[in-house]
Amino acid sequence: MHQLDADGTATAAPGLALGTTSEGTGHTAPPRLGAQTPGSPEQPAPSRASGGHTRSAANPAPPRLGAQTPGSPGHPAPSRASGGRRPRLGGGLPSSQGGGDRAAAIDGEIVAPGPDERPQSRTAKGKIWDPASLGIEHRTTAGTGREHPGLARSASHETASTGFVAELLLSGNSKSATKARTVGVLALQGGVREHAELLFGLGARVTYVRTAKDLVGPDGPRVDALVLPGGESSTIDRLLRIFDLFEPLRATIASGVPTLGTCAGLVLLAKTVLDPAPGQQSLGLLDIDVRRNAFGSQVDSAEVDLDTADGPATVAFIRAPRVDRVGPSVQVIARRGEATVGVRQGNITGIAFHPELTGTTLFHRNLLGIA
Ligand SMILES: NC(=O)CC[C@H](N)C(=O)O
Repeated sequence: MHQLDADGTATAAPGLALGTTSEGTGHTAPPRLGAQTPGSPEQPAPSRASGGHTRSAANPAPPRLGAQTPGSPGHPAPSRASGGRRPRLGGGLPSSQGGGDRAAAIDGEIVAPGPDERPQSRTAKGKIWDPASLGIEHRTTAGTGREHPGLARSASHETASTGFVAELLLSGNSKSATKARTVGVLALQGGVREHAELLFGLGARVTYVRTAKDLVGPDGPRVDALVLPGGESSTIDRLLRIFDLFEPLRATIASGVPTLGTCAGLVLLAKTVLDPAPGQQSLGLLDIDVRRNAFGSQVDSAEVDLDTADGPATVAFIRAPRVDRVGPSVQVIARRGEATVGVRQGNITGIAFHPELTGTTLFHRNLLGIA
């Protein structure tokens, strides 16, 4: 079981995973906040980053690993939030990635999954994989008759975030890593849990970053790597400043801590946001200009196969940004059609899409140095 320290730190017993929803576990809710041509000539296009294939009726998707059957023994029925109509696809980790031999604690309850099961909660609130935290809606792709994998109806587009100081340590699968790396997942708003679970499956330790104290200790950074998740970049930006985390986060990434930003995380990392929300700031660490929501609104969400510089990847685009300018030291690692959707500059990788929602581990493995 897990223990709560005096300062509210929750520490998992070895081999056990502590899970929370992105909304936190009984903690005080935060204030609600209101919410060019890619590949310039001087930027060599990556040899393997090309195109992007969206699911269509003519090209139906193959069966996905990790697909779950709702209501089957050991698998939870879909939450009411997902409409209860379909298996949730794409969120699962193959058991070879470590999903099968761990236990999970949700809201203080430990549940030991079976060999091919993902950790899960007996509580409605505590399901681990919760796309609702991203404001992701459940829908059917127009014309294809195929529902978007991993997309679930959400009543709220702004869930998540807690104002409490806490550290959640997930002790990774020791089989899959010789020395567990500690990855800080920025946990102010958005799809936090999905990254945590993927990283856990890869053998990483995961710490949720909500304050500067979570990020930096007296001896420097407390994390070996960072993930800035998707969500709503303007909201995350405001929360970063409200919680005095903006500058510490910027300094930590600037110091060279390997960082992966997905979707809103990419927007946060950008030097310039071409269409910011009123007052929106960014960390300015990636020499790129981004345009938010460049692929349309929520209803235009799509699962796409990309051939990236890091390898083939099936990913989800959800209100995704596009990179409209890359600086001279920025490598393009992924394109969707003509649009630049993945970049790398030194230790910083920014991707416009969500690999964590489709169980694609490529970019997280790269972050951990095990790709
Ligand atoms: N899925 C996402 O992270 C969406 C990002 C959102 N469009 C933003 O500007 O932050």
